[in-house]
This record gives sequence, C-alpha cells and structure tokens, in this order.
Amino acid sequence: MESVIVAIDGPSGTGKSSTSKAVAAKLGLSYLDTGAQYRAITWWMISNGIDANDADAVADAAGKPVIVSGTDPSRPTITVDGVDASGPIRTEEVTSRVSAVSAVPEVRALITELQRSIARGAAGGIVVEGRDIGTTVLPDADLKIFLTASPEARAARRSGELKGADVRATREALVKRDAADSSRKTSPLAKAGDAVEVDTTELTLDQVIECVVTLVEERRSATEGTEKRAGAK
Ligand SMILES: Nc1ncnc2c1ncn2[C@@H]1O[C@H](COP(=O)(O)OP(=O)(O)O)[C@@H](O)[C@H]1O
Ligand SMILES: Nc1ccn([C@@H]2O[C@H](COP(=O)(O)OP(=O)(O)O)[C@@H](O)[C@H]2O)c(=O)n1
Repeated sequence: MESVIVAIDGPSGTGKSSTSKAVAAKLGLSYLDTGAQYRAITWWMISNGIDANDADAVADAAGKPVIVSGTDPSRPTITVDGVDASGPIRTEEVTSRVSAVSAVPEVRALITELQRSIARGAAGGIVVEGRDIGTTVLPDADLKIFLTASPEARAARRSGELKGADVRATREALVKRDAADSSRKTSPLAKAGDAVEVDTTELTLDQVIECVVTLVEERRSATEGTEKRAGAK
C-alpha cells in the first residue's frame, strides 16, 4: 500500500490527538486535527459577534473564514484568515460553544469538504482524528479506530492539562459536550461499524500508540499481500 488513511474517532479526552500525532510521526504520515478546525470556525464566529446558538446566522457566515491546517505531526498549525489561531481556539469560551457551531449542517458541509481535500492531498498517507471521520468524512479509510475511556479517566486527563481545574466541573462539561456531539442530527459522534474499538482507560499513552501502530502495520501487510496476489494473476 503506497499511502494509508487512518481515521481515529472518539469522545473528548480519550487520547485522539496525542495518539494520532505520535502514530503519524512514527509512520511518516501527515496528521489532521479536525476538532481544531471546528474550534477555529467557532473562534471566528465569536470574534465577529455572531451568536453560536443562532444557527441561521452561523450558517450564513460559515463560508467567510479561510481556515488553513498544517499537517506536519511534529508541528501542527492552524490559521484563520492568515492569523495563527492555535492559542485562541483552546479557550474555555470556544470549548463551551464549539458543539453548537459544529452542529450546523452548513458548517459541517464546508469543513468536511476541506478535510477531504486535505486527505486527498496527503500523498504519503494521513492520520485524521475527530468525531465523524470513519462514518462520514472518510468512510473508505484503510483503518478506523474508535477510542473510548471512562468519563472519570477522561476528566482526570483533561483537568491535568488545565492547571487547577476542578475534576468534577471538567467531567460535567465533558459529558455535556459528548452528549451534544452524539445527539446532533448531522454526522454525530459515532463508532463506524467497521472501526476497531480501543478502551484506553487502563492503558498508558505509549500502549495506545503501540496498539494503533501495530494495527496500521497489520493492515498495510494484509493489503500488500492482496495487491501482490492480484498482480500475480
Ligand atoms: N492512555 C492515556 N493515559 C493517560 N493520559 C493520557 C492517555 N492518552 C492521553 N492522555 C493525556 O490526556 C490528555 C488528553 O489527551 P488528548 O490526546 O488531547 O485527547 P483527545 O484528543 O481525545 O481529546 C493529554 O494530556 C494526554 O497527554
Ligand atoms: N470531526 C469532528 C471533530 C470535532 N468536532 C467538534 O469539535 C469539538 C472540539 O473537538 P476537539 O477534538 O478539539 O475536542 P477535544 O476532545 O480535544 O477537547 C467537538 O466537541 C465537536 O463539537 C466535530 O463536530 N467533528
């Protein structure tokens, strides 16, 4: 297989970003954080005075910001209208509004198209992480992984990142965001039927990375075997 497309989905704090970046770096693949794109469009809406809960206003403005994602796993970047957005997209304000903005079908249609064109352009292969990559964005991905972990483990990981954050409040915010992401009409957070589910609750990050690298390598050698047999016919 010349290039491999890996889709990694799952709720917040399951280890998607850390795992995807490390796997891409180890295997020489590109990397795309689709959550960062939804965060970027949400940041633009807030900066331009558009109410995230006003779906019509969000839909009308969705085509205005120009979002560009850099796909080097050792240095992922994101800009909005040429401005570095990597810091501002991680604020509490963006986190609390991103589910509303990302539920708007016009937003999803635009961002999904952007994601597909980035994946098509990644000649050596790519790891794409998000919520609907295996189900909607790249249903023909070579390998689909669905990461899970208990809400307690996920909240502990997240509050470890946000220094001083209360674990209970973090857990509540996270469960609320998962519920919104899983229940929206357009392309909800869901496990694809053919995805491999990995429960990371009791695993270290290194173990999760190793597990996914092994799955990619297995998939690659299985496909190469099939390609060789087809070529020999
Ligand atoms: N298996 C794991 N065990 C412990 N901590 C982890 C594990 N996987 C990820 N983390 C940590 O949890 C936090 C959230 O991980 P991240 O990759 O951002 O998750 P997601 O992208 O799914 O929201 C990070 O600080 C990361 O280092
Ligand atoms: N493919 C995706 C990725 C993210 N999202 C939305 O973007 C939000 C932020 O995603 P993220 O991956 O940055 O979230 P974290 O789990 O890293 O906090 C999610 O809560 C979803 O609302 C989405 O709808 N579809």
